Amino acid sequence: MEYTRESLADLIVARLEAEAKRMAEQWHTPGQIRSCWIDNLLPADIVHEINRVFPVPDRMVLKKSMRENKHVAAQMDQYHPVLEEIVYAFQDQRIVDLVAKITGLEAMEPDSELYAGGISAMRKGAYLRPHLDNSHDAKRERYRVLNLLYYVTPDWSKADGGALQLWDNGPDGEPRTIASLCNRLVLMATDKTSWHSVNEVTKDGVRSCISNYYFSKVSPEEQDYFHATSFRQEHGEGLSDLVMQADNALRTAILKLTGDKLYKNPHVYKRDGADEDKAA
Ligand SMILES: O=C(O)CCC(=O)C(=O)O
Ligand SMILES: [Fe+2]
Repeated sequence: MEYTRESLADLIVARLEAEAKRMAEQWHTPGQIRSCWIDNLLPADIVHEINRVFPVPDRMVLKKSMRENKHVAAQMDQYHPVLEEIVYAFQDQRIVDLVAKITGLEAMEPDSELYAGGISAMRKGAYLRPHLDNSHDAKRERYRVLNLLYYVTPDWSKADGGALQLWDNGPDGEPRTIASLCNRLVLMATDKTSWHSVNEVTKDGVRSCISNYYFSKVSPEEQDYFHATSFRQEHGEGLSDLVMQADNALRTAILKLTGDKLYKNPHVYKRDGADEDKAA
């Protein structure tokens, strides 16, 4: 059976419509990083097919430092077509509209160039330290306001690690843990206080995720702001936390001064024959 982005979006729309009210309530829970999730997003046979064709991590790009250890890919024409279809299904205008209704976020636009989205794989030992996502798109015209994270590894449980952690009281506080259960879609706000991480994968398996990001010209906060992706150590522990804070400040300062002239994010979907500068 061939799945297209439209047919996948049809199914997702139906599920979101059925749970929109509950999700909106969950999203607006006071005192928390705004977030909500929905389980059993797609029929089981489809999510299993997505998992079956998911590339092994070695066919993806390894990002490894004290900040993170994970494999990512945005060049979606390198992989099984259903993966490109599911990534772009989440960019269907009907889904953007439903997500806007659930979250109240205004003027959202999906990230068709996959500036930061695509697919990710985390195997045993992989992690993502607490961070704030980069505040803007490459041209610094729009805020990054929302992450849509869809997990597709069967039989994954909280005990396997690789859970999304939301640090409602900042990286010095205690995190709220959302297990990356198979067929779960998490929506989370990205703004200047939405610290999040992925705890270490402890299972001998691969935690696979389909990621999308929405941008908006409208600031999700009262004021305007700008920051590069900023990392911290859990609970602000150790020398590495100080190193990360200095590194965050430096990268934010450089980005503010130079925009994307000095450093261009290589993690984008490059189209055939596209002029990279124009596409960026
Ligand atoms: O994989 C996840 O659950 C979170 C990924 C993340 O933080 C991000 O892509 O910004
Ligand atoms: Fe993130």
